[in-house]
Amino acid sequence: MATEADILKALENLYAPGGISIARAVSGINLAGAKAYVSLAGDPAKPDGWEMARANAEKAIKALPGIEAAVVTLTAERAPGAAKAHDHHHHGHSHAAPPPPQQRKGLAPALEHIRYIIVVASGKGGVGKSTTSANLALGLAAQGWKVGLLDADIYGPSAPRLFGLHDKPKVENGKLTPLEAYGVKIMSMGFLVDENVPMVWRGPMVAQALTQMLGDVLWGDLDALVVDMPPGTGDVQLTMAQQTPIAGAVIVSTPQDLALIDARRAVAMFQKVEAPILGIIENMSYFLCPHCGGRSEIFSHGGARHDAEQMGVPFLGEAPLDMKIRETSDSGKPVVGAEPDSPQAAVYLNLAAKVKTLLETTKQRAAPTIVVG
Ligand SMILES: Nc1ncnc2c1ncn2[C@@H]1O[C@H](COP(=O)(O)OP(=O)(O)OP(=O)(O)O)[C@@H](O)[C@H]1O
Repeated sequence: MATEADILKALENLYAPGGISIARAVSGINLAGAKAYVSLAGDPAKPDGWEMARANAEKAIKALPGIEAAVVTLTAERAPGAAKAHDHHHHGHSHAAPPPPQQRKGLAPALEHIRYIIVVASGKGGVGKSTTSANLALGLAAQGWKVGLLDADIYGPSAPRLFGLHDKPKVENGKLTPLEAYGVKIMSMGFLVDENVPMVWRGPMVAQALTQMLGDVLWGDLDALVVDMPPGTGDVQLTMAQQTPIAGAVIVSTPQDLALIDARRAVAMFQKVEAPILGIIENMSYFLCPHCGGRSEIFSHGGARHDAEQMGVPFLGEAPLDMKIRETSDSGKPVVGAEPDSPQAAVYLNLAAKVKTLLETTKQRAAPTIVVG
């Protein structure tokens, strides 16, 4: 069985742009039985050369005894020594063909025992999508559901921060065992790659890595898997939306106009892949004063509700801009888990109850591609 050292050795005599050994550019290795997940710190200014290095590394790792599959991804950090050495002028093709439309059947085994896959998306970053996903997952668990949370936000995985989890997932029969917090099973790209390396992965690779994440994780029986999607509505998100048998999508938006325009794009994206949209949550909707408990409408309030109505999408509710929500999220103890009796937790518990009811009452939507005769 190949070890981390074997992988490094296999990469030693392969060269990346700048003439450095690919082994020196490795920023993370995770061996899951016969599967190897390796990240390389590449120079984003030389995408073609690094794509070639990535593909070569993948081939070399796959050839190792005991390795059945290798996923090598690029992160955007400049590799050590890359600036000094001269370029080898590789002419690689970075235009990898888009991943084939994934058949649900192909993906199903790991996902078969999951009743509902809920994706949480936003049109842009920083709107509180991860905080909402985490508290929604905890809220569903609080109602007796078995819940998993997949942090697919590869650009900035937040599950390690949100749940204070920094262990590497264990491997069982070549599959990754999710970590756990407050009874929720959690898997994150952040558990597999070094947290300090910025992860600007390129489209096709991200899609591939996500497919593996969905397929190679031992979720077990779940009532719901909450997928914290990467922010935005580009190709990666579209691929993800296409590849995941979505029972329902939740769109998170802030009240500002700009975010709402982005939210429209997110709605349009799910409509394009015919995934049912459960509704929009307006985050940081109003300010809850930590001193007096008073409520202030900072932004013109109600934008998301109005826009949701216009788009013909349900409005699920709103969460306040609140100190406790931020502090608990940023200290690894999301409010629904840490302070389930607080009014802040109640907000998410209500949202989760709504999501649960919507899923249960729209059962036929759970498998949107299956045509019922
Ligand atoms: N309702 C809220 N009240 C106060 N702070 C919040 C709220 N929601 C999120 N935050 C804070 O805002 C920041 C961004 O939130 P979060 O990471 O959940 O957003 P995101 O949309 O997932 O961001 P990114 O796209 O960058 O991953 C965090 O510091 C979080 O604690």
